[in-house]
Amino acid sequence: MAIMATSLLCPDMNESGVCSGRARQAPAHVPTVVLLIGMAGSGKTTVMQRLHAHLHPQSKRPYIVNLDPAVTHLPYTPNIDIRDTVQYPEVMKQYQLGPNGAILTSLNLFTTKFDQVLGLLDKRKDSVDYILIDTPGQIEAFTWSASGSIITEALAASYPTVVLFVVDTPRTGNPATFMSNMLYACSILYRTRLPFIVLFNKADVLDCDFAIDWMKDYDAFQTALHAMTPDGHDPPYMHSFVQSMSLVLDEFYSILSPVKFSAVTGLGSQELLVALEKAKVEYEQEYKPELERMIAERNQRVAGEKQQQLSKLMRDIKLEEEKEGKQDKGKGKQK
Ligand SMILES: Nc1nc2c(ncn2[C@@H]2O[C@H](COP(=O)(O)OP(=O)(O)OP(=O)(O)O)[C@@H](O)[C@H]2O)c(=O)[nH]1
Repeated sequence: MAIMATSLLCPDMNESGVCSGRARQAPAHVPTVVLLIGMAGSGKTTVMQRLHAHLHPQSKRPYIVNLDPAVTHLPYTPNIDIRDTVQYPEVMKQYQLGPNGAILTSLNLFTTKFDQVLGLLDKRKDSVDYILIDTPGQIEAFTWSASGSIITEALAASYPTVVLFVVDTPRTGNPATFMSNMLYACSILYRTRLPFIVLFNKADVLDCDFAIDWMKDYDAFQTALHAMTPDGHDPPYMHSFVQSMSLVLDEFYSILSPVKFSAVTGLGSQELLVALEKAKVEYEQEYKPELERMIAERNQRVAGEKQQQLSKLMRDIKLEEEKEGKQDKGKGKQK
């Protein structure tokens, strides 16, 4: 009976109950990539510092990548830093760009070398548990740029990847601001389709229970919204617009994991690690199979296109040969 029970875990078990082959090997160690995304000043860098400090005593090893070329001071030492490769002030000068354009161009330049970053991560993947990626404060430079997509997709194709969307809780107390923040989160989720955690940061300044309540209870949000904009004070289209938006977002909230956090006090650090583990499982069960299906579909399409091109080439060669044969016959008759 004991052997029967274990054989479920070990499909390669022999008659003497000895487990052989691939099932005996421990599952490969794979670090989780955490992409920290959030509005300027939401606390990404401080969250990174807190996570770093929280992981070390638990013997969980982080590996930090800084993708913000414009940051002047970091309270930690990143393992990979975009600033070592691209000089942001030089990019501004050389390409005559403003601050945002220079961030985008720096990111584009860095992306051309991202295969080297992947190479470094590959070398370190067995000895780290989390790969933490800090992104530029100008959120759109990462979330709406081609380089941001390339970096995200390259990471998500190799590692379980999670988006950690950092929200400045004290600045989201107004229902309209809250909804704008959530719409932004929704657009990032739509683009990346990755497991998504909403981190309500700065909970030491303002408790985020109200926001979690708005996410869980449609009526609570409507009441807050109504209290802020009593009927008759808004243009007529506004009420129905906000109503439809809240309905759309209501569906979206069900797939989000909110975490109450303070990068300053450390509140919610353990809850964040639990949420990250859950997101990793979600990646393995939902994102990865979908990714593999897409890759298989693309390979099939490419193979089909190659076959079509080959058939066309063979047809052309045959036609050419037939044409040459006819010309030879014609010449023979003339003689
Ligand atoms: N009270 C409080 N302040 C915080 C917390 N997290 C960050 N801050 C403060 O918020 C400010 C911005 O924090 P940063 O970590 O620089 O924010 P960021 O998102 O990296 O900023 P950018 O790089 O400009 O996008 C700093 O003054 C931090 O000290 C928090 O949990 N509580």
